[in-house]
Amino acid sequence: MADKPTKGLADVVAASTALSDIDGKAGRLFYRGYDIHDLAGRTTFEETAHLLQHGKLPNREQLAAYGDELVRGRSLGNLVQANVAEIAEKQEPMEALRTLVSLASADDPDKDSNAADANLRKAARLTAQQPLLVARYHAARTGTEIPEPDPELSVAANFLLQITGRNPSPREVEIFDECLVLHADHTMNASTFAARVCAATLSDMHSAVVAAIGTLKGPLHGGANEQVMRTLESIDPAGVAQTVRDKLAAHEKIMGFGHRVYKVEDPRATHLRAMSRELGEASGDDTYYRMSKEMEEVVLAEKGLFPNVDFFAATVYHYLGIPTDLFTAVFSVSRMAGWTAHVIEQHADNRLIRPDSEYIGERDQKWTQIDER
Ligand SMILES: CC(=O)SCCNC(=O)CCNC(=O)[C@H](O)C(C)(C)COP(=O)(O)OP(=O)(O)OC[C@H]1O[C@@H](n2cnc3c(N)ncnc32)[C@H](O)[C@@H]1OP(=O)(O)O
Ligand SMILES: O=C([O-])CC(=O)C(=O)O
Repeated sequence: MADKPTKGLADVVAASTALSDIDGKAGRLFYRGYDIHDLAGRTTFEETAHLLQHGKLPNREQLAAYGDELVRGRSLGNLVQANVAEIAEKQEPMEALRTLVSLASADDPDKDSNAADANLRKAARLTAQQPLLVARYHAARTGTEIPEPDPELSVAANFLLQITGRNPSPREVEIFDECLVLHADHTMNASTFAARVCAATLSDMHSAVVAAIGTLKGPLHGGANEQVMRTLESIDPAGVAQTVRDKLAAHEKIMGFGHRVYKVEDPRATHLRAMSRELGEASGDDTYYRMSKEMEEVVLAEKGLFPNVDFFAATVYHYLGIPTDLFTAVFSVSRMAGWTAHVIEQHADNRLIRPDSEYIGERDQKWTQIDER
């Protein structure tokens, strides 16, 4: 007979990884041994994706080669182009991305191979395509043309340009780039676990990423950043504390708070809080930042919970001019670097992931004819 399960697999070690590490009690996060506080604001998203996928921070030559690979990867296949308009009409952003990445696999020259070199090429292509898919989807639903990706611009700069239709300021690009770095990987989070379960059947990288996108979408995971903004938009700025208390009294969850692993401040929230404040002040209306600060104080006092990565990311994206319903899609643009690196790692040392379950149903049932049931 199987043991009792740990609900939600809390504290269960499900895989070995050299990609990221968290100390939840100390509030520390490392990508391949580098402290997130050392990477954030100093390392670009491109360098971070290289670190995760190739195992080391790139030197100038390696970064140039990887950058070229990303630039070459910034194109969408025929199936995506032919279907994006109808998809944009009928599907919400995360549903659409799930579909579009699946369609993109059809045009990937390496789709049938899980070999290490093919996986590295697919990882770069998926990382290059994801921001383009979001922008193409957004353009299709708004009936606008997106500016062609500029090979001279970074992933962050191109994305902001394509989504907002205006040239972002250098500081906005720095801030958004840092957001991408902060969201790139996070040990055995739900979407990464989903990707690894899929990859462990020796399925392909695109299938694993589609599983991950569907998993990130939920409001208990990546979907929380959109819900944070919706909460802020629905609250009277003068009634923040009371609204939070009422929600807690009604046993409602406050989106953007709590974390399975961090029991102290999420180290990424420290950076995102500062960015939200800076952008709020620069915008001339920092109401949402101030409301967020008040929510943070009340939730900590009432429940002892800290904001997670999704909480201040919401207002940062808002101040950068990103539409609220694209927030989780933005998360996927960054986490693509981590998901693909985890698939590479899983395929490199694979065993089928197949845990056990505890049976809690009826036993010794007697079968009867259909007319007798
Ligand atoms: C990128 C990311 O995925 S970060 C997480 C994004 N998700 C969110 O922000 C959604 C809100 N947060 C949550 O739902 C949870 O904190 C999770 C899903 C992140 C972690 O969940 P778990 O580790 O399973 O904790 P669980 O949901 O069991 O909560 C434990 C207790 O804290 C409470 N709690 C946890 N988070 C919250 C919250 N945001 N608001 C109010 N209460 C909360 C629970 O109600 C529960 O209380 P109880 O013991 O009195 O029943
Ligand atoms: O790790 C988790 O459970 C959730 C997650 O993806 C993150 O915090 O970035």
